[in-house]
Amino acid sequence: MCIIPQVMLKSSCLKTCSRFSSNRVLMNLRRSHNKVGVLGVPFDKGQLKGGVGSGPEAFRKLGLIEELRGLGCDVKDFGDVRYEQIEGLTVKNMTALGHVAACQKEVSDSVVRILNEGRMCLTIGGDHTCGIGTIDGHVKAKGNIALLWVDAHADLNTNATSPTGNVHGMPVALLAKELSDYWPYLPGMDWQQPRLSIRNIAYIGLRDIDSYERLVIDKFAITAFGMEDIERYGIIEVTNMALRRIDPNDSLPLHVSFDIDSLDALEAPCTGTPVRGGLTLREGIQIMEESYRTQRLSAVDLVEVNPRLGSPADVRITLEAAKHIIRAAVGYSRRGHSPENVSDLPQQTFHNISTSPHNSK
Ligand SMILES: NC(=[NH2+])NCCC[C@H](N)C(=O)O
Ligand SMILES: [Mn+2]
Ligand SMILES: [Mn+2]
Repeated sequence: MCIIPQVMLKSSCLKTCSRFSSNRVLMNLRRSHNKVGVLGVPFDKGQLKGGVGSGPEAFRKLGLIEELRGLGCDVKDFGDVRYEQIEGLTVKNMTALGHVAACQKEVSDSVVRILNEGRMCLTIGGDHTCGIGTIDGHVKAKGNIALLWVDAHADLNTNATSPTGNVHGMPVALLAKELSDYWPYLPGMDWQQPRLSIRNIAYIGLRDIDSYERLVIDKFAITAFGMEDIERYGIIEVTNMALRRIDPNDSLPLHVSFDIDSLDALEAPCTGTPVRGGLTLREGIQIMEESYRTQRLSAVDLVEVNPRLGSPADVRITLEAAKHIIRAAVGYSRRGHSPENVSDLPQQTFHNISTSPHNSK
């Protein structure tokens, strides 16, 4: 983004007080008026470490909802998903299927409800198993969608290829149409049909991929940008290449499923499967800013924050990092935003500052 031409353009349209130098510029972007529905998914059964289920609570305590309102969003809090485990569901090398099936069905139904109210759906995890429900709901509500999966991991295992049996490493394989033949019958999961085509899915941030996941990425030519691609092209170019690949006509609702472990473990230490050498917070924010810029960002997941891992300082760093990502997802600009209504400003101080129509969005 080049700032200079805008500054020049704006300075000529602003009337300034005498103290202000002639090129003093007030940022003039309008605050976002996004309608957002927030859904908590305190789900931790997709992996083995306790604590990731208290993610939603930690974000609420941090004041996330108030923060989003403060940014000008019309926020409706849909609370945390509840479910009752289905007893007796077992599939080989797939942990806690009775929890996954019951919870993700509720997640999917809630996402449909939120999107049908005309709100962007912000889902706070929970582990990345949540992506099964959020993306299923998104497709059910909107038809075909484009999916950016921002993650250190591909989460593309089936129960046959998974080295762990943990379902948080499987959601993309459950969602992709082309991979449906690689699954056995999954009891309790009849509500979930693989509806997403691989050509509408792209990864950003990969750096810890299991061997069978690599095989599938290559075999199906899945759009996958690893850290080396970000080093080579830069994050803005990578994000836009990904968006062009998954939605060449700029027409599909966009879903960004953001695993906090996509960020470097120094930027977001409190997560169950941290991997060094990852995205900076700035790069994470840029992915969201580019996604928001499409004007089609319709659902965002923020998952895998585990507030019970690490020191209190680590927890704070991780939650704050996630909060910056979320702010970008609802349209917060690091350039700042001018006040809602200039006529409400103290008259003597600001009486002759007018907003310019050139930079409102
Ligand atoms: N959402 C995550 N953090 N996934 C990590 C997955 C790790 C590993 N690939 C597995 O399948 O178990
Ligand atoms: Mn993940
Ligand atoms: Mn991950």
